[in-house]
Amino acid sequence: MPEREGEWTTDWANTKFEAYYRYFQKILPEEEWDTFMEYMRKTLPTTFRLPAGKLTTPTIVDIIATVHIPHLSGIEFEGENVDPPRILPWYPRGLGYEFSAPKRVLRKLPEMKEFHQFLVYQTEVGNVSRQEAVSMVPPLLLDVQPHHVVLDACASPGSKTAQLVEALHTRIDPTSGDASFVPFPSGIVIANDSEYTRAQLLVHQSARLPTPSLMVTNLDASLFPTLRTENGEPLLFDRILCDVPCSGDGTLRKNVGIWKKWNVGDGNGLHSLQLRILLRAMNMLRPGGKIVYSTCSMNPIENEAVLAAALNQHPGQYLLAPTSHLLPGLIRRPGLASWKIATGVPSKEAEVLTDEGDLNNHQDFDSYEAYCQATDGGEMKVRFHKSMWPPVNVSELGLENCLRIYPHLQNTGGFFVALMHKLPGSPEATSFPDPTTTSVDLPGDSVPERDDSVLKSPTKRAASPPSQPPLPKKAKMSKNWNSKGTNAKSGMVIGSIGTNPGGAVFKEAPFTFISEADPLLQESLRVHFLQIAISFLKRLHLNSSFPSANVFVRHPPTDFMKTFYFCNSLVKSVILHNPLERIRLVSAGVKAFSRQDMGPAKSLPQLALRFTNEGILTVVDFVDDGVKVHADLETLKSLLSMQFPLLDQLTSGSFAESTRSKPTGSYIVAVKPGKTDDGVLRHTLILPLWKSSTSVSLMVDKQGKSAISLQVFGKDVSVVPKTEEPSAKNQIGDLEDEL
Ligand SMILES: C[S@@+](CC[C@H](N)C(=O)[O-])C[C@H]1O[C@@H](n2cnc3c(N)ncnc32)[C@H](O)[C@@H]1O
Repeated sequence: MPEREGEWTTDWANTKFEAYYRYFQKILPEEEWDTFMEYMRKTLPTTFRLPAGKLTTPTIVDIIATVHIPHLSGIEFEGENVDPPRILPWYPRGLGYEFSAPKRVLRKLPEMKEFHQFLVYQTEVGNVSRQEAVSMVPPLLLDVQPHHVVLDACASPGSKTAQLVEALHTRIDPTSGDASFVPFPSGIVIANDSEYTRAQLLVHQSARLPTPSLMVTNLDASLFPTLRTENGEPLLFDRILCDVPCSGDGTLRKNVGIWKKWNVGDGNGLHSLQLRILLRAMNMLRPGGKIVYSTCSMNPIENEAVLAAALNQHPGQYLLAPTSHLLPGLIRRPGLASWKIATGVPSKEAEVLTDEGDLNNHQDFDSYEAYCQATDGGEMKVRFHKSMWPPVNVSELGLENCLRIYPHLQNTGGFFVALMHKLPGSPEATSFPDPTTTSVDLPGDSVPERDDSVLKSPTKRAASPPSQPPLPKKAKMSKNWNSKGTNAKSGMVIGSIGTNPGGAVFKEAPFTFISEADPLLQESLRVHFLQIAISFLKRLHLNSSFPSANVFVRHPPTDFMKTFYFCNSLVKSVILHNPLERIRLVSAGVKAFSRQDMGPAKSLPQLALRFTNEGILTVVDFVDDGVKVHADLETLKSLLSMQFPLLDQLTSGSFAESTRSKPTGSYIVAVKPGKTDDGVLRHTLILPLWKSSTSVSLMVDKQGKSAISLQVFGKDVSVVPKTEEPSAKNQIGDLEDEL
């Protein structure tokens, strides 16, 4: 693959691509084509965004505006001006940025290095998210609010999931428009991906967005089961994002390898799956709800054709919402009102086709019926769907409301986005079959082109039960559990090991709630360990409003319990009312508490729980005042720069005095905004602290400490344990690679 940076090479060309989009589909006015292609071959700027509701955001905005932008302004590299980061004009609240300094500048300019180090650490702790500009658009159009039930149907690697989760944690004041942080939203985001390893990636990413409202599932979105809650009620979604798998030619500026591989068949082959994912989403949406359908492809067969077919499946129930008033400043083009199908059938004049680039010699069938007639009995017939052709009512569907974003419009990647509203009064999801128990037919027609197990003919699917994706052999399971789902130590059978309808074994550790009301407490072993867990929780001094029944462990309670998770009530309800092997739940909630060993022996009385940095904002409002201590900026600096400072070393302010008399255990330290000679803190910091008899320690990892240091003191004052140093360096290397 050619280096992304530098002169364009002949590898960054594809005659089929140009012929298809320029002459066959005519996606752009002819006079724009050369500029479009010029941008397709340019290096993509780096873009990043900040979460609207997060407490750190005003601080980060301020530091970028007052430190980094002035620092990076007016500098030259090899005789050329280097542009400082600039605000994306269309991103709400000015929280999106782009900068386009090439890699070699980044490596050599010290000012750039500093800025990157700042970004790397803030990214690591979730204060900043690097994401392609156009990829930020779909979640913004969904307008997620804290009480919404949200499905991200094809979620991995999770950049849009992060936006959805952030929106769930953000309240916008309707009068002032101010954004504030919601620590414990009542809504949920279900992030789903059909590939097991990619679902695991979502779990990994979720550490950056700790939330009690997230569930990660590993399902084929086109067969997503109807989820149940209390009393067997189906869970209806308020918002669904279908960022479907696609041919990806909108990402050619980044994924230059696609130049060589691109061909017409890619988009045609994905159309059927894309349509089935969208249709399933439409059936799970609450009337009045919204779906965003998006792809990073410019191909109308993957975009307008999918939407047209889906809308015609539900006449009068959905509309493509006008979006021109949304995200002002974002330059976009309307959806296409017509498109053609490259069937690969040669015209009479051409007789044979030698190159897909020669699309003018394809016979142009203006309907599926005409195509079938001409190819009657031929092999080709099975490769295309009626749903690929523009329907007769194409002009009535509002396709002009779709957004087409092309690279040359504002120096981005290419993207397609459509916002669908389900009209109030439309039938509810309960009126539609659950695809995991009933076969669901596609509109029309015949067998799709790709040899893919999820793409089966309607008749075939009716005959065989729908299947979910297989798991890799090494699916995660606690080592105490054997393949029959029985705990080798306790002999208990757990519920979340099972076989899905397609035959793939789903092996995930179960979710066991630490609740005195749990009927499973009848089992004596559980009683013992659950009671220990409950007594651990009591020692944390959580007040009576804390929903302790929502704390769970990822295995039956034993003396090996290490991590305690916490979720909101809706997540809990979904976990309790759906067989886990059916919903293929990989992860849920936030790691709220961790075990802290207080003595050398593994004896239970020596164990305690501590607050985790990930979960602290979720639980802080439920904690008694006795567990909270206050520190000033000097003390914060000492806590960051020493690993286990003795209380006697922390002489600034009243921190040591107020902490000394407290028993050994887990505390929460609040650092109020303030200013010293070398630091300024613009917002209150809430951090977990462990206190032993004579010393204290911030329970924050190296990345977290570095991120706080750079925010408050402008430099990294944190201790660097030898083993961790390379990891921070590697991350800077990773960022350089991305640029
Ligand atoms: C375009 S990517 C999604 C990108 C993601 N939304 C983001 O912004 O980071 C499409 C994803 O869909 C997943 N996928 C493919 N087929 C699927 C299916 N039938 N059901 C659910 N996910 C699927 C792929 O594994 C891939 O991760």
